Amino acid sequence: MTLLSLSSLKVSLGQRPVLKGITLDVAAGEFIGLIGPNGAGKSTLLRAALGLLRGSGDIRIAGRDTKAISARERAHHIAYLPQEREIAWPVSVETLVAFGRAPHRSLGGLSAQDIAVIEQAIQRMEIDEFRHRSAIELSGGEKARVLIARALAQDAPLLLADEPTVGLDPWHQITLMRIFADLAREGRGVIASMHDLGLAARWCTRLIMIDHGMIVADGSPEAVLTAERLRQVYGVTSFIDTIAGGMVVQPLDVDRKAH
Ligand SMILES: Nc1ncnc2c1ncn2[C@@H]1O[C@H](COP(=O)(O)OP(=O)(O)OP(=O)(O)O)[C@@H](O)[C@H]1O
Repeated sequence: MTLLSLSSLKVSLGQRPVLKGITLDVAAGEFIGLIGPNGAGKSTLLRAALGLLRGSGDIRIAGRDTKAISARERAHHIAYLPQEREIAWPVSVETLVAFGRAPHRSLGGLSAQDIAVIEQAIQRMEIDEFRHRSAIELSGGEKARVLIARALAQDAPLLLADEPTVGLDPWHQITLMRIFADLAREGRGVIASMHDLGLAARWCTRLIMIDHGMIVADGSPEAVLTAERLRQVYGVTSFIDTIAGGMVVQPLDVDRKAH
């Protein structure tokens, strides 16, 4: 099933063309790593797909034109983790995660289903031990995990996550990759913008590389992450190998001749 379909999507910010004709389909079961250099247009692509930015082209969510879908209904289809990790309200962690249920709630309190989904998100992100603390006093990585839990509590078929591993220690980075891989295996879709090519190579089922607002590669990690492409697009030399369980990719040095 196609969860999201972008066709010839173009977006300009200010006078600057940022997305220059993006076409892609996201199917249930995919864990897509959206990769590319700083300023390539990754956040813009995620925000445009959510309907937060205007542009030209076609955006379909579960086969329906986004213009015909209300914001509330869209939130039933797509959960979003923004790049900003700022938490403005001094509410408890548990309350903040419960905000993820907002699109599902009518007047009245949390349903048994709401409580079960919130609890699962809290357990999955391992934030149980600070669930009663104020969210604004947490460390950067703890805040990131709480905000991911809020997105998981939305319980949408598609999750768009903008640099979700930033600020997480190796344990929590890998745990998060496992959670996203599990969500995909459960039949959801995940698109995560990422700069850690090693994590992307190892855990994503598909990588989409963008550069200067265009898709320059789309396919399996093995197909996308070649040394030559990393040299051309990022201007780095890399170590690339395949071991049991997947690829190992480690950028080694800048290649000033390539950039
Ligand atoms: N409001 C804006 N007005 C003009 N240009 C903008 C605006 N917001 C972003 N841009 C530009 O759009 C381009 C793409 O930005 P975007 O945040 O989508 O990149 P990105 O791939 O997510 O980058 P990063 O990896 O650094 O987060 C950048 O060149 C950026 O400077």
